[in-house]
Amino acid sequence: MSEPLFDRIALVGIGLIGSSIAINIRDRGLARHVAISTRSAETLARAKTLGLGDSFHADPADAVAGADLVILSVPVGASGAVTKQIAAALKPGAIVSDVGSVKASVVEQMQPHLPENVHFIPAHPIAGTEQSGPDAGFLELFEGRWTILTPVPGTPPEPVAQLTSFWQACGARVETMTPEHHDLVLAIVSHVPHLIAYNIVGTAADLETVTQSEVVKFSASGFRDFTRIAASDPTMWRDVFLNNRDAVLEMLARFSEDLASLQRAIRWGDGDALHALFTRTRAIRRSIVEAGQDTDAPNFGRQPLHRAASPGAAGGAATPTPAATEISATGEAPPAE
Ligand SMILES: NC(=O)C1=CN([C@@H]2O[C@H](COP(=O)(O)OP(=O)(O)OC[C@H]3O[C@@H](n4cnc5c(N)ncnc54)[C@H](O)[C@@H]3O)[C@@H](O)[C@H]2O)C=CC1
Ligand SMILES: O=C(O)C(=O)Cc1ccc(O)cc1
Repeated sequence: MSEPLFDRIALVGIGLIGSSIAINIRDRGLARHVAISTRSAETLARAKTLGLGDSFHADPADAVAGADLVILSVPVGASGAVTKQIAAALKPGAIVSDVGSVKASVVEQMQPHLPENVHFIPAHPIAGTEQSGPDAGFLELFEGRWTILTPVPGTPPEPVAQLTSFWQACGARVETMTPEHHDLVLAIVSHVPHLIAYNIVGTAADLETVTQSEVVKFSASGFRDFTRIAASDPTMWRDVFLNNRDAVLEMLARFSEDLASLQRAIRWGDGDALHALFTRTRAIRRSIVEAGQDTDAPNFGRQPLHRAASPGAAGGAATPTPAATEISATGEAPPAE
């Protein structure tokens, strides 16, 4: 086996994402030592039982001491408090990163606590499931998926290259952009869709004329897909919406306008308008499938620790596909309208 990329990696937070990273480090030999810390003693004990690391620490400062790479995998609303706890123990030259689904707020929360002599490179693997906790992790989670890095201005290229190699070794494709652009893109492709799922399942649950057992019994596959997403972790998603407020509100405003025009088309029997939109959206779905980014691919909704071969796994390929290029772009925020 080749030299590990890092000597010591500290993982703070060991739920779905932290445990999937731990399994990747262990199975692919990416570090000599993995130190784990998390808030609850029960989760820490479970991580130990699962063999996710080499040392386990109640105090995150003990886990990060001497680490070359520190990754926070906690709900985004906890990023600032956790960074405050670890800041004094960080090794000079260490790379400090995270996996939060929101980036600008995480930068705002973490940066003020960090010493000047570490490299702060926030990250977001666009890969997950509706499961949470240390038992939910699996090796293939990141395979063929994008990880977005949002290094703070002035970060030297070497640590960015090192973190890029780490994520590529986990099977991910890596792209860099600004935190603000990340938050806009993710608002439309992830955050608003989750909100729509939470909302539609809530609406169905509140109906008086259709019983809950009818909703369960007759749920068509479209509705069932929404219920999967609406089963996602409540704490994590509360934090996403509270910490990406502006971008989510901007996308929701556009969504509401477009929904109103669909409402109008249905009311006035404008079949051409409905057909034209549905034709455009079908083309988008087809380009996602062609790019190998479809949600029916092996990573999505897969049971933990399932190890079937993964078609299209990139194993470090960094060439953007046409559809992915469209959404990831250059890091420039689109012009305000
Ligand atoms: N679940 C998903 O599909 C994805 C999640 N993410 C991001 O990854 C991060 C972690 O999410 P998951 O692993 O899914 O969550 P999870 O709920 O499975 O795990 C969260 C972990 O953080 C710990 N934790 C919670 N509050 C804490 C605090 N105040 N201080 C210290 N530790 C604390 C928990 O004990 C647990 O170990 C979040 O920021 C989320 O936005 C990113 C990509 C996908
Ligand atoms: O389970 C799903 O459908 C997801 O969308 C997973 C997911 C959730 C949150 C992220 O920040 C990235 C990916």
